[in-house]
Amino acid sequence: MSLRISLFGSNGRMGHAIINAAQQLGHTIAATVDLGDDFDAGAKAGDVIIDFSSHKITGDIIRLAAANNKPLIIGTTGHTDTEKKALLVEAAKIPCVWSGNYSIGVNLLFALTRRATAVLGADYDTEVIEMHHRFKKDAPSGTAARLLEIILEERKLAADAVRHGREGITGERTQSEIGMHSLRGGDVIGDHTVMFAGLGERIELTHKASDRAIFARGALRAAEWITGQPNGVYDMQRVLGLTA
Ligand SMILES: NC(=O)C1=CN([C@@H]2O[C@H](COP(=O)(O)OP(=O)(O)OC[C@H]3O[C@@H](n4cnc5c(N)ncnc54)[C@H](OP(=O)(O)O)[C@@H]3O)[C@@H](O)[C@H]2O)C=CC1
Ligand SMILES: O=C(O)C1=N[C@H](C(=O)O)C[C@H](O)C1
Repeated sequence: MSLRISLFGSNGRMGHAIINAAQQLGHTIAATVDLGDDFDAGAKAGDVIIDFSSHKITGDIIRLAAANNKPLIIGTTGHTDTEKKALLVEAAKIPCVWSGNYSIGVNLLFALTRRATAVLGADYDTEVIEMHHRFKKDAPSGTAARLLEIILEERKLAADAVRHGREGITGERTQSEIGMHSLRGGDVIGDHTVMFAGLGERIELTHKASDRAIFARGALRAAEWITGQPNGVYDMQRVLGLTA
């Protein structure tokens, strides 16, 4: 299948990766849209919209996709929980794939994290650690945010169980907290670890990205998959057939 793509965020690191991957896979970039460009004309140009730009314009892009009857692939991260909740309501009115990470490896990590959390439970202290390049604007990463959601769901904990870093006289660790640690530096493309520390053993699930092409190829696979799907917001695990 050959797609005509409207690409929001084309000048960025991911924008370049999508342009390269699209060329290799025989897709066409019908429009590139960045700061100062005509969003409406850009959204109209392609069969599908792919967004790797800024959390500030996700709402505008969803509205344009709806107005122009285009399916939408959202890769942008950095929304607050409240923002995302409202955006999901709007995105559900069109065919949309939304994932904080389009790599196959990380989507397997999501599944493994769910299983490990269910098996190990509260006896294993669970901490999420991520590292990204110095240019990344949001923390924790969208991938880490999804890992936390999965852990909270499995452990039946509320969002306030997440403990972002530690400092001072923190007291002993409680069983009901989930640690979250974001490292930034250099050109690291994206590392994520979920650590389960018990008494006498420790299990670490780690994914390390070494090429942004993994995200780009995944987003293009999602763009091929979404064509013809009913309205609704789907995740990458659904695209990959890991969930029904
Ligand atoms: N889901 C996934 O698998 C992945 C998600 N990401 C996410 O994708 C997003 C982009 O990452 P990355 O490419 O590294 O970022 P960059 O900063 O390199 O690129 C951002 C792009 O978005 C454009 N942009 C920024 N603000 C606006 C705006 N207000 N209106 C229009 N265009 C805008 C920039 O245009 P200009 O150059 O003109 O400023 C630039 O082209 C981030 O949220 C990141 O977390 C990244 C990797 C994988
Ligand atoms: O900004 C990035 O670079 C990345 N962002 C995504 C995230 O926030 O999880 C995915 C990937 O880790 C790279």
